[in-house]
Amino acid sequence: MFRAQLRRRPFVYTQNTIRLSRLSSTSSLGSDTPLIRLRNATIYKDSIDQNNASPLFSDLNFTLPPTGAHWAIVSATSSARTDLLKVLSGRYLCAPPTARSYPYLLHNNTPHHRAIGYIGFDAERSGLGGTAVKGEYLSQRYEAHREVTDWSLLEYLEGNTELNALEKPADYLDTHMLSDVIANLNLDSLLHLPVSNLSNGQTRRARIAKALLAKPELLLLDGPFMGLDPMTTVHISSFLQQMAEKSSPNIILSLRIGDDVPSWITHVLVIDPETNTKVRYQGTRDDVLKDLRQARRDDGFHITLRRSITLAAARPSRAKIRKSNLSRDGLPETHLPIPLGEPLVEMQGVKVSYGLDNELSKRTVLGNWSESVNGTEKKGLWWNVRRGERWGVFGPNGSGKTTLLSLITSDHPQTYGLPIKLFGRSRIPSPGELGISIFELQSRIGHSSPEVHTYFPKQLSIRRVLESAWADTPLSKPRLTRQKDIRVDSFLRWFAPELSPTKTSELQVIASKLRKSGPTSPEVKRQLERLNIANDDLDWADTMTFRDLPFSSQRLLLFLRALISEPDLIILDEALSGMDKAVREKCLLFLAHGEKLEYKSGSKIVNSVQMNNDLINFGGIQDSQALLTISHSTEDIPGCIRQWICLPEPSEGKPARVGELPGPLELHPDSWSEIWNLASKRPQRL
Ligand SMILES: Nc1ncnc2c1ncn2[C@@H]1O[C@H](COP(=O)(O)OP(=O)(O)OP(=O)(O)O)[C@@H](O)[C@H]1O
Repeated sequence: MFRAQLRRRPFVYTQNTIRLSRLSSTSSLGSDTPLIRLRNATIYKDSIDQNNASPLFSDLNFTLPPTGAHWAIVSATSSARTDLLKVLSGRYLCAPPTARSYPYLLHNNTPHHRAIGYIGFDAERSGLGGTAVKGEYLSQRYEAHREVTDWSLLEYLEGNTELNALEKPADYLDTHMLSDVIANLNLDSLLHLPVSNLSNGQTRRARIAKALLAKPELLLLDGPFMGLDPMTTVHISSFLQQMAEKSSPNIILSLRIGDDVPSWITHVLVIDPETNTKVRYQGTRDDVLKDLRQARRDDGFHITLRRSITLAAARPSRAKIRKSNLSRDGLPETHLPIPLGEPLVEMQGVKVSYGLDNELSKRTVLGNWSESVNGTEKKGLWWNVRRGERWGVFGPNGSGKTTLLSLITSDHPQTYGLPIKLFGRSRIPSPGELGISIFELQSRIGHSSPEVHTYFPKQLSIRRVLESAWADTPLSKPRLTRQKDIRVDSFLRWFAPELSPTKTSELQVIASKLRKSGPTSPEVKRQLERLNIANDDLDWADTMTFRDLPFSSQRLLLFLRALISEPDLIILDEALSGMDKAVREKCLLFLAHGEKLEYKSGSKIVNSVQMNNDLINFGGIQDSQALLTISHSTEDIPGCIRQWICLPEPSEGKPARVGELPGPLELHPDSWSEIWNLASKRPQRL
């Protein structure tokens, strides 16, 4: 929707490799010689000066044999997982240096560029949000025009990309393996496409293929299932299992707390959620489960961890372990009715195709079907979004979800020519009716997605990012009022523990006073009212920039930007992916209730200080608004989602399926199978 000018970036393959010459050696080598050995290792990020630098990890002990152990690393924060994988790949400074060694690799004299591959899937790691972003502006992704440097997927896999000067594929490209990997990762039909046109999930599959083709001894996959649809996740997991069981290559996965640990994973390492610098549990799956039982901890982290490590068949149903009738975002088991308003989006026979001028390259990616509309069979997608509706948009990777939303945000050039009405009007004028302008659309839609994240100007201050919700483009001057300033302050204050450098907020100070004086008191109320006038506790938001924030907080800020102006339509396209669990849950609670409710001690939902004192600036999503969400992960889906649409594979020729949820998805887990039509497909177990 906005066109930030960016320096052109080639599609980058982020594989970190280690240099064996720098690794220390061990004397005893045998068939069980470890691939990696860490003994009482302390790791520092960039300075080994033990007096000044605090270690990234301390007391690390880990041994990876050359065969037979398949590890998953689990943590509460994404940065801890990534850092630990990087430690295993030879990055960062180790004290003492001999505490980290790679005996097997040295013994076998593996060429250094193939020893250990690391591939990350969060935007933080790839720099591209896992999305192959093309060119200087967002809508360029959807254009048919192809430049000479828009490498095809096949060229990319073969390493035939001249911009990547250091890549020399010919010496190790194994053509047999190439066709094997292409078939197993279901990439055949995409080989001729420019990598920049691939969808999120397709890009992930391509990057796994690329990493395997480098034939590393060990492949470190950082969040490999993020953004993959349930069927592809199962397929890729079993493919990785085959590779891991042959130790060709050995594979270590990192997973978010709450992700199912695949059944073929034999060993689990859990990073301590409190310090993020130590290992809390490690060993075989059974050993870790035993340790967890002995620890008898009943906090959210431990409950979730036990569930994800327990094999799916032995897991108690969520309904059995649920203690509350409320969802994690504080919504009741059955949705309360919302009065529906006029349609905000009307699609009347939408069909998106590319390469129409060439029969060979012609490709329809959305609406390649006919469906019954009021009893008449009609072509393309017919779909309305009304005020008050909360839609979940689902479908396999590459089925056109992001394309669908880009038609609404008008980032897609074909928006102009297709039968689409946005807020009752077309994009182009017709006799007697003005078209809707891009600026009006901007002001009526709040949008957060990995693509918005990629193109967002990183130099803006934290405050300015939020204020830009009232501007025509992120870089133009926002239209502010006193009320809007107060709204920005209240958002910043609510999320100061996640955004500010001190990780605290003035509200916490006031809340702690409340504990002494009771739920309401004139003194507390006075202090809260003062916050509406003074904002000296928020100076950090003017000095820190978007760039200064870690990935999870950048995502958080863009999520808040999508809500802050209370637009008619909120679009959250994978907006919470890559956020740490606690931040994500706070966001979902905020979306549902604004400043009314908060988590106490990380899990219990209670009334907030503002609620008790009747001083709410933002009360969550309103009945007059509509919401569209895309996510493949049930944890990221807001409890308020009521309607769903599931797009088919473009080649299926079947229409999109739609349905309603009786209540929050978390409290109705069977609805997930219904959305994905899993009953009619093979059992979905990781
Ligand atoms: N310019 C283009 N030319 C040809 N095909 C394109 C172009 N842009 C996108 N596509 C194709 O359109 C299809 C839909 O992509 P889209 O990103 O909308 O999928 P998605 O459902 O959001 O997938 P994911 O879940 O992986 O994010 C993909 O197969 C993609 O390769």
